[in-house]
Amino acid sequence: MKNKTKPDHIQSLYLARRVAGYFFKYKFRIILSFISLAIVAACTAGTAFLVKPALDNIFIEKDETSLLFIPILLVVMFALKGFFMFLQKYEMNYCGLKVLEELRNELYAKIICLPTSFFNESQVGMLMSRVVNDVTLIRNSMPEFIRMIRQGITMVGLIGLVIYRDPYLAFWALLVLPLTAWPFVFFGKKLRKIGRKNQKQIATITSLLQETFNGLSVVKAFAAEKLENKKFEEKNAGLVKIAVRGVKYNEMSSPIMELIGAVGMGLVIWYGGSQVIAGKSTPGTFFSFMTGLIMLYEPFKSINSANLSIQRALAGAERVFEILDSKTINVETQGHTVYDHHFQSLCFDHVTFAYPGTEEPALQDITLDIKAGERVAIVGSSGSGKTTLAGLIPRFHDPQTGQILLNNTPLTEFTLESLRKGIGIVSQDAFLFNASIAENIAYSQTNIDPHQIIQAAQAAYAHGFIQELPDGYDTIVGERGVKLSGGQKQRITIARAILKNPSLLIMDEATSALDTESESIVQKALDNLMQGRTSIVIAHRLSTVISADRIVVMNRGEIMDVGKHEELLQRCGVYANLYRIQFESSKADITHQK
Ligand SMILES: Nc1ncnc2c1ncn2[C@@H]1O[C@H](COP(=O)(O)OP(=O)(O)OP(=O)(O)O)[C@@H](O)[C@H]1O
Repeated sequence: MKNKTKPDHIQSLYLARRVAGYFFKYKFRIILSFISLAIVAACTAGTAFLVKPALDNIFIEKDETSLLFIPILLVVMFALKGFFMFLQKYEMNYCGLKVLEELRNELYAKIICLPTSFFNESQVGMLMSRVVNDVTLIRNSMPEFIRMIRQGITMVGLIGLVIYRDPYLAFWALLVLPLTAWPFVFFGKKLRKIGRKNQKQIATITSLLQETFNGLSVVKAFAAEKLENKKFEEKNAGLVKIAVRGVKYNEMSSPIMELIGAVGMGLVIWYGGSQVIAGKSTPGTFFSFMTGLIMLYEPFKSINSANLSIQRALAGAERVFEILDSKTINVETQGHTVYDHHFQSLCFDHVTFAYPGTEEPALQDITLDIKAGERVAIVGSSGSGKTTLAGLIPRFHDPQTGQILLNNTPLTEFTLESLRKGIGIVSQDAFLFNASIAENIAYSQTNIDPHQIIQAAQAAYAHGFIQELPDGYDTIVGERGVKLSGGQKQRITIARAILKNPSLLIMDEATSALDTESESIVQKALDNLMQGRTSIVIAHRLSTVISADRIVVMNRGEIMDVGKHEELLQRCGVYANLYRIQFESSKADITHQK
C-alpha cells in the first residue's frame, strides 16, 4: 500500500475534511461544547480584567464595596468557568469516543469483506494495528482542535485586554507574535513525520507478536527464543528511538515558545517600567497588563501542543483512510441472484487462474462438469492446484479467464452470502473459535435449537467426547481450539458442516495429522456428512479415491485425466505414478477392511 502521494497540506485538508465528516453527526454536542468554551474564555479574560479594580480600588483607594464585591465576583467566575470547562471536555470526549467506535466498526467491516488475496499480501498485524492503534489517534483530533479554538478565543480576548489597557505596551509585547509561527510550523511538520513512523513501527511490532505467538510451538521446538527475543528487541528499540525523537521535538517546542514570550515580556518591562517611572501610567494599569500578558502564555503553549497532537492524529488518519478510501482496496464484488441451495450442476468452463503477482498460472484451462449427487475425488501431487481449484467454488479467488457455472448461472451472479451459505467446507486446518463447543458447531447460524446441535455432533461422532468434557457443550475450546485433539477438532468442524446442511461439500481430507483410530472415526463422520450430498474431495486416502464416482487427476495446474480408479490405472501414467507413491501404502488397509 502506498503511503502518501499528495503534498502534506493538501493531504491534511483532505484528512481534516474526512475526520470532520465523522464529527458532524454530533454537531449539537459540539455546538454546546463551543458555547461552553466561549463562556470559559470570557471567564478567563474577566478574571484578568478584575486585577485592575482589585489593585486600584481595594489597595490604593481602599474602597470597601469593592473589597466585598470583587472576591465574590472572582469566586462566581471560577465556578462558572469550572462548570463549563467540565461540560466542554465531557461533550468533546464523548464525541471523540463515539467517532472512535464508528471508525473502528467501519474499518473492521471493510477489512473483513476484502478478498482473500488482500490478506495474502498484507500482514495481519498491520491490519490489527490500524483497527486498534491508529483509530485512537483520530479520537483526539477533535478535542484538540476545539482546544485550539478555545485557546485561540482566550488569546484574542486577552490580546484585546492588553491592547485596551495600553496599546503602546501591547505593541511591544505583540511585536514577537509573528516569531511564534515558526516553531508552530516546524515542530508540527516534524511530529507529523515522526507520528507516521511511529504508527508504522507499532504495526510492525504487532505483526511480529501475532506471528510469534501463533507459531510459538515452532519457536520452542527450534529453541529459537533467543533469536525471537533479539528480533523483538530490535523492533522495540526502533520504536523507542522514534518515540525519543518525538519527545525531543515535543519538549523542545515549549522552551522555544517560552523564550519568544520572554523577549516580549522583556520589551514590555523595559517600556512599561519607563512609563510608570515617568508618571505616564499607573502601577495598576501596568500589572493588569502584565497579568494579561502572563495569561497569554498559557493559550500560546496550548495551541502549540494541540497542533502537535493534531499532527499525530493526522498521521493516524492517513493510515485509516488509506484503507477506507483506497480505490484499489475493494470489498468483494457480488451479484444479485440468491442461490436457492438446490444443487444441480457445477461446470468449470476453460478456467485459468494465476495468483496475484505470480507469472505461472496455478490453474490452466480447467474444464470439468460435476453433476448432482456425484462424489468427485481430486488427486495430484503437492502444488498441482487442488486447493486452488476448490477455492474457486466459494469464490475465494476469481479466475482470470473462463467461467464457473453453478446450476448454469455464473458464480459471479450470485450473492456471496447465499453462495457461501450453500457450500460446506471441511479443510485440513480444523479452525475453531475461542468460544464454546456449541457456539463453534452453530457458527454463523441463528435460532439453532440445542437438539439440532446435539444431532449434528452425534452424526459427526463428536457427542461422546463432548459429553465427557467438564462443561459439555459449553466447554470453551481455547484459541484455535488448543484444548482439543486434532481428531476432536476435525469432528467438531464436521458437525458444523452437518448443521449447515449444504447441498455441495468441499473437503480437504486430513491425513497425517490423525492417528489410525481417530482417522477411522473421522472417516465415519465424513461418510455421514457426505450422505446425500454432492461432494468434491481433495483425496489423500485410497478408500476415498476408490469409492469416488469419478477421480480428477491434476498435474501442474492442469487436469490430466478424469475417470475411475481401474481405468486411470490403465491409461493415466500420472495417476499410476501417484498411486504407487501416495496410495499403495494404504492398499493393505483396504484389502484388510474388505
Ligand atoms: N496464496 C498464494 N499465492 C501465490 N501462489 C500460491 C498461493 N497459494 C498457492 N500458490 C501456488 O499455486 C500452486 C497450486 O497450489 P495449491 O495449494 O492449489 O496446490 P495443492 O495441489 O493443493 O497442494 P497440496 O497438496 O500440497 O496442498 C502452487 O504452485 C503454489 O505454490
